[in-house]
Formats: sequence, C-alpha cells, structure tokens
Amino acid sequence: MKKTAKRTELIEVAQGRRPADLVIKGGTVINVYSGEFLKQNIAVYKDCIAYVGEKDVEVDHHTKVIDAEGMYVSPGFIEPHAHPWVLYNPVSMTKKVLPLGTTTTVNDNLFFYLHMGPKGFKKMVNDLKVLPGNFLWLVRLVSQADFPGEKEWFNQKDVQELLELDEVIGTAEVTRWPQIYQGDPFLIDTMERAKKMGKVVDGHTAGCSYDKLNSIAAAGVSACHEAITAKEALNRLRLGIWTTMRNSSLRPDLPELVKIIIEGKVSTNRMTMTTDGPHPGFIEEEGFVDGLVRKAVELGVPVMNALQMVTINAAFYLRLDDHIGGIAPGRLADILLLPNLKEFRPSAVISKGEIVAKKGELLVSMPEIHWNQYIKREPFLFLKEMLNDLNLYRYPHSSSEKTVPVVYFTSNVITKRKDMMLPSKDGFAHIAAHKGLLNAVLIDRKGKWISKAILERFALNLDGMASTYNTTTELLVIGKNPDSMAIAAKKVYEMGGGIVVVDGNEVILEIPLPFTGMMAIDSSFETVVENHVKLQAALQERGFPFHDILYTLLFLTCDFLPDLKLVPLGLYAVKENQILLPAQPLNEAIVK
Ligand SMILES: Nc1ncnc2[nH]cnc12
Repeated sequence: MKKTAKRTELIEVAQGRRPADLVIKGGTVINVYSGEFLKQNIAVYKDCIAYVGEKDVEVDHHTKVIDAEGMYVSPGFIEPHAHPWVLYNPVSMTKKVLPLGTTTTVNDNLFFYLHMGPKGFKKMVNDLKVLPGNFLWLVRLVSQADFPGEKEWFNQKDVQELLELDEVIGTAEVTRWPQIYQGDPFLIDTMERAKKMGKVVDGHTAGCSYDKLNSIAAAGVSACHEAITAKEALNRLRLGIWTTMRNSSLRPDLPELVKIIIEGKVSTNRMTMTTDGPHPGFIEEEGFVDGLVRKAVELGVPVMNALQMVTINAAFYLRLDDHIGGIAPGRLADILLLPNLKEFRPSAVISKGEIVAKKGELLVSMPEIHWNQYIKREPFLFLKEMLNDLNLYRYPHSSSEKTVPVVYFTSNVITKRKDMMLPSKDGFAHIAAHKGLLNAVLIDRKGKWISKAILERFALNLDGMASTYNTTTELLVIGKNPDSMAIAAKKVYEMGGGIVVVDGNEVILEIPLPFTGMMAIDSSFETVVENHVKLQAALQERGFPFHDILYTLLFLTCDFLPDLKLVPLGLYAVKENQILLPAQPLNEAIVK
C-alpha cells in the first residue's frame, strides 16, 4: 500500500525532531498486537503513525491536537470480504460505512469485470483511488453461472494483468468450489501465482465437508466465510483456513458461529468477521463492521478478541499488517475514537491521517464518478419489441401427461426440484391450474438465448416483475401474467437495467439500476435504502414469504446453491450438474 510519509520523516517525528501533523492525546489506546489497553499519545505525520507512547509529542502551530481523554482509540475496522453492489455502488457504500469506522474494504470485482472487461475495470480501479479510506479489490477467476464464452472472458492473461495491480490484493471467492476440489488447472495455477505474488486466495466452500476441505486447503485457499454452523467454522479453523465469521442480511449467523469462541474456547487468532454484502436496510439498521463487533461483544466475545478479528487479524490474513490493522509506528493512520466499548460507534474517524468523519457525519467530499464510462456495450443489444411476444414468458410443455420440474423455494436462496403434473395448453404449461406457480425466464441481454423455469413459493400474487439484479445481470422476468411480465421487462429495458414490479397493467415500483444492472448510479445511500424497503414490502404484499428478496433474486440464477436454478445454459439441477431444459436460441432477426 502506498504511503506519502517517508520513513526518515517518521523517525524524526518519533524522536521529536520534526513536529507531528496530528496528535491524539490522553486516550486509551487499544493495542491489538499485545491485547492491552494503554493510556498513550499518538503522533501522526502525513498519512502515517510516527509515535505511540507516553511522552509528550513535539507540536507546532500547524499541529492539530485531539484531546481523547475518556475515549478509546482503536485501529480502523477492516471488511475483508465486501460486495459493493447491493443497489449501492462503491461510492455510496463508502459514504455510508466510512463514518461508521470501516476504513478498509476489500471488494469483489465480479459485476464490474463482467461488464467492463479488463480495460474498463482497470480504469475504474484507477479512478477510485481518490476514494477516502482504503478501497482494495479481489478479482474473480470464474463467474457464478457459466455462460457461453465464460472461459474466454476470464482468461489467464487478463486475470494476471489485474492481479498485478497494487489495489488488487488477491483472487476472489470461487463459488463453484468443486472445480477447485477437482484440481481445475486454470484455477489452481492462478491461485498459486497469486500466492507467489504475495496475494491472498479468498474462498467460498458452502456445504463442503471436513474431508473435502482438506483438498481445498491443499489447493491453497486461504480463507472461507461460508461456515454456517459452529462445527463448520471449527473444520475450517483446524485445517488452517482463515475463518471469516459472517453476519449478513441473508445469513445472520454470528450467534451460532461464536459458540466456538465462547463455549469451545478456541483461539481467535485465525478468525475475522464479514458482513458479506448486506442489503442496504441491514446496514442502515445494524451498521457495518461496527455492527459485527457490537454483536460479537453482545454475544459474549471478549472485547479485545472482537476488535482483533476486525483489525489485526484481518490485516494479517490479507498480508497487509505492515500497513493497516493496528496502532503502531509506520502503519497508516487509520484510527477511530470510540466513546465506549459497547456501541463501537466512532465519534471521529481518521483515515490516512485525515479526519474524515465526526459523529457519523462524513467531512470529506466524494468523487463524482460517471460509472457507465467504463462500459462499452449498450445495456440491451436486442430491440425492445421482442419483449412483446407473450410466449417468451411461457414454459414449453407438450403433454398434460408429462411432469415438469418445478423450482420450489425452501428458503430465500435454496430451492428443490418438485416434479408436477401440469396441464398443457397450446404447447405451454398452464400454470394457472395450480395456485402459487409463476413463470420465470432469463433473457440474454445480447438477445441470443432465453432460459425458462416454473417457480413455486416465490410470491403467490405476483403479476409480473423484471430484474437485472441477479448474479448473471441478464433480464430475469417472473410472474403469473405474461402481459404484466412483458410490461415489467420493457420498463427495465427502458431504464437500462433495474427492478420493476407490475400489477395488471400498472407499474407499481421501479428501481433504476443502470450501472451493470445491479447498482444505482447516484451516490445517495438513503435512496437505495428507501428503494430496498419498498421492494421488500411490495414483494411481501404479493406473498413473498422470506426476509431478503435481493438475495433471492441474486441467487435464483447462480450455479452453485442447491438445487434447481435458472442459468444462462438453461434450467439447471446443481447437484446432478444437469441441464433439464436447455436455453433456447432467440430469433436473430430481433437482434439490433
Ligand atoms: N457470492 C456473491 N455474489 C454476489 N453478491 C454476494 N453477496 C454475498 N455473496 C455474494
């Protein structure tokens, strides 16, 4: 990580031969290296800490002095596994979480890379260097739903080029972990190369048994945040895999996971915590990394351990402990003033030596980014009129004597196959014969293919909705009424991406997400919270039975969670690795 302060300057400040720029006096410093609370002064020069100790620091007329008497002084919090695209974008997310004390976020690049390719992504990374705080990246090696051309898109040369960027500190989670288990040469080689470059290999081993985890560890995966039981967390820990405890909007698992600390009394040295891309309402209510610490401590984790997990442990895992994660000379001055060790809400946030927030208010300006400059392609490459064809939205079914494999939701994101006898009408499944069934289609934004499914237990009374907010970012259209589905699909097309809900002929909710189809382009966090709340309410009013609609949409189109999913290649049975109904080609004539 780049620093502006020179070592020699820091030496001079430490020896009192050069005045500090900023002094934090008389606070109780949380020493996450030794596990002590120490009444000390801190001298900051430019962006770095120069001195920590009891002596009075050399100041002059330009030195800013903060009286921290009665305050705890903590290292800035680190989110080692962020997804900066849950309606919010990198700027609106930072705007919200920096004043809450998260001074470093390590971000997944999936949707940016899918839409921008290496060139656009590199340019964006460069432009985002001006964001306050440390905004770092992990790069994907595969997508989350195989698509025609995936291997070319994630090719060795382009991935390698990105890994060489200073801001890229490792490879991102491979959700299709069985590919690692089977020793896929591209994945294994790239992960190895990343490690040789001193970078990390983040993991995603949902549902992986202890035995199989051995191979994952052998393959070089450094961390996993997918444990959902205390036993699974322990499995990872025992095999030398950094265990990232997750408490997200989708999976608020901390109460279960911390049992290994509170009851099992295991060492927390190799544990970190993550919010794993929570929805905007969750951040608004529960906070971000501050919320993880608060929750862990409420659950009985000793304060020092909870703080270490989100500071020095995360820095050590990320191979960045020379730069961030603790209050010590030579480190970046990422420092929080905490009025107490209960709420963990900082009264001041210092990032790289600058006071960037006070009492939850951001004090620095954010860059104006024109997000779509990095994307060369138009959002849709087919003509809108194509979406008028109501048969697009119907599931092909030639005989009432045959069953249809229906996608039955058992939870927000987990589905199972339910074979149902459905009447056939004009060559399509007549879903109105069974209350609660919906048609779902995934339409390629380039206009080349369409995949189809029938859903049950998604929302009883949903006429139509359309969303590019899903892990393929293609056009997902769901509903019981093909006319309403067409209206929703066309509205999303007009917005260049987003989410729309329709009753009959009436659009009742529209959320524009023109940046990759996942993110709003403006930097207001409040707006995305409002939109998220409206969406969840609209779906619940129409019978959606779960707590996190954004994750239901996100993962309906993935290829790694059980059991039936709607992916670019068709209706897909994940465990069997089998396409039950292949995607159909779309009429070339309608392509722009
Ligand atoms: N695997 C994933 N892909 C996209 N967004 C996410 N948020 C949390 N996990 C995610």
